This record gives sequence, C-alpha cells and structure tokens, in this order.
Amino acid sequence: MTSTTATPPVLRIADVSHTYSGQRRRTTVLKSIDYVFERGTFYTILGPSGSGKTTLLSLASGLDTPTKGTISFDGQDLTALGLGRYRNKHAATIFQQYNLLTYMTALQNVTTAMEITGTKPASGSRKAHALRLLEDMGLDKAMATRNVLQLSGGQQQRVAIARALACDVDILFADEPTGNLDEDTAQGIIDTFRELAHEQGTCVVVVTHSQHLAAQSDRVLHLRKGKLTEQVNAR
Ligand SMILES: Nc1ncnc2c1ncn2[C@@H]1O[C@H](COP(=O)(O)OP(=O)(O)OP(=O)(O)O)[C@@H](O)[C@H]1O
Repeated sequence: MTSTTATPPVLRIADVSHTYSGQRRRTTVLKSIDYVFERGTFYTILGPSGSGKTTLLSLASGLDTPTKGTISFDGQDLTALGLGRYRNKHAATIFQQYNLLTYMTALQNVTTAMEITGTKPASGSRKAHALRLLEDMGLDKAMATRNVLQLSGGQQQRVAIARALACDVDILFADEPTGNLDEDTAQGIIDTFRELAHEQGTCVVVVTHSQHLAAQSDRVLHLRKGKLTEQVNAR
C-alpha cells in the first residue's frame, strides 16, 4: 500500500463529454475530459468563443449533468450528492448574466444567498456582513438598498460577486467576472480571488478571455476542440 501527501481533490471530472441535441443535429462540445481541481488553487480557463467554457462551468457547478462521464465532489458523484445540495452548500457561481433575483435589492440578494448556504459571519449579523462586502465592491448603503434593476450592468456584476463571496463554500466558479468592470475594480476582484484561494483554501475556477487575469492565476487551462489541456507556466 502506498501513502500519499498530495492535496485531496475537491472536484474530479472523469471522462466527461457533453452533447447538445438540436432539432436537426447534435453538437458534441466537450470530449472525454479528465481533470482534478484542488483546494487552495486559483484556476483560469481560456478558450476561443464557442469552445465550451460556459458549458464546462455549468456542469462543474452542478447546473447541468454531462451526457457522459462523472463529476464528483470530495469523492462523491454530484448526482448522488444531489445537484441542489451541491449548489447550495459547496459551490457558488458568478454567472455571465449575473442571475440576480430581480425583485430584490442588492443587499437582499446577498443575505438571501447567505441564508440558503447557511453562512454565518464570524462576527455581526448577515446584514452587516453583506453591507461590508457590497461596500468593498464600491456599492454604498444607498445602492445596496436599491432594487438591482436600478443598478448599472457593472454594478449588478459587483452585486453578483459580493453574493458569491458572502457564501462559505468550497468552490467558487466565475464566468467572465471582470468583463464589465473598470481596470482598478477588476484588479481588486482578481486580488480577492487569489486571497480566497491562498488564505481560505477555496478552489477558485474562473472562465475568461483575459490573458491578464489568467497570468495572475495558479493554473491556466485551455479548452479547444472539446479538449482541456493545462498550460505549463515558466514561472
Ligand atoms: N443549450 C444549448 N443548446 C445547443 N447548443 C448550445 C447550447 N448552449 C451552448 N451551445 C453551443 O455549445 C457551444 C459551446 O458554447 P459555450 O457557451 O459553452 O461556449 P463558450 O466557450 O463559453 O463561448 P463564449 O466564450 O462565447 O462565451 C457553442 O457552439 C454553442 O452554440
């Protein structure tokens, strides 16, 4: 028997393929992908438009199930664990379209996510913690208490990021999280992702077109023609 000291995988993607079935034809977007994501690591996924990055993220975040292969969290198949349970307890996702609850304020979006995931801040109330996170994202109390539809696209994106950061989860997924933001705000968010991975042990997985963002991650993955490969960095 051999012993190992390697970091235990938090998410394992094993022989995953995904095919969309249209009325006329079937499109296989992902082809027999194998990859192991670890805790405490900041990953970026690059790839041409239409290469399947969002598809991979939707499978890994438990929004959809692959047409072939398995995805497991801490050694347990997501379908056995329950996709809803996985999404509510273990994984947070920042979507390209934000997916905010549009009948709520920014603050309510954040506190509701904390309630769903059972996240209790180390000190103070959920509301105070949520207001602090929104403030960190440059949204003051007046903006925090506005209905999200009265915020700009970039402000809504920051609410979505604050909502994901508020939840105590094992994995954070983000689809183009800095797309709508100015350079300084985007850099602040990249720094936050690095801290989350390196100081709190979260596995952070970000889909992006930005080489600048990718250069600041620990591992860069490329999705092309249905295959996922890891870039070997010189640094
Ligand atoms: N629900 C769907 N039904 C059919 N085809 C789909 C569906 N969703 C995505 N596709 C197709 O799958 C392929 C991959 O799409 P996906 O959104 O995953 O790519 P992407 O790499 O994230 O693209 P982008 O960088 O432009 O956001 C595309 O050809 C797309 O048209």
